[in-house]
Amino acid sequence: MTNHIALFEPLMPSNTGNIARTCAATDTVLDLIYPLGFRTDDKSLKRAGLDYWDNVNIHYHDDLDAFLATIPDKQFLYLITKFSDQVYTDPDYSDITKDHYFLFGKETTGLPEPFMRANPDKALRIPMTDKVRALNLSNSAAIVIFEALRQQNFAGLEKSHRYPHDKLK
Ligand SMILES: C[S@@+](CC[C@H](N)C(=O)[O-])C[C@H]1O[C@@H](n2cnc3c(N)ncnc32)[C@H](O)[C@@H]1O
Repeated sequence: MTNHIALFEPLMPSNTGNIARTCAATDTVLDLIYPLGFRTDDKSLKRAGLDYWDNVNIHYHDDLDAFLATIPDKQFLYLITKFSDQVYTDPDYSDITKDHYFLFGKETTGLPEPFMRANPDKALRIPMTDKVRALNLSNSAAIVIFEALRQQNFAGLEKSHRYPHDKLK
């Protein structure tokens, strides 16, 4: 089983760097769909991802169709968008024999409207008030991937760890 965070045409290096760090922490594959709004040697991207960029399994895709063609079973594709009436905690992500793909939109315009209209059943919203236009992209990715991981009983992750200078043990 692999979880994937897919970013459609991400613009801001700091968001992608933060998400890369989350991917490294959770053994999640990062799918980046071109065009990107930054170069992958961008300093702010590396800074946000700190030293973790090289520990992330990153797949690059020429466009949305090329990314979609890599998904073996579209049942496990989820479009993360505020426009849905379904909530991101509703689906069952617990089948750890399957790959789960969480697709996020670009910071300015989200996911392409025709693509969303063709796939309303796959769309999921993170509940929020109407005081903001949207959540930050990297926060959205962290919220959704940790719900999937929670349902998967954090498979493959350390629920505890011994540190040389432990502040609790
Ligand atoms: C800054 S938002 C883009 C907002 C954009 N105006 C739009 O039409 O979606 C970037 C991405 O974060 C995710 N996102 C932000 N807030 C969300 C929410 N409340 N529910 C689901 N996804 C959200 C979506 O994937 C979105 O495409």
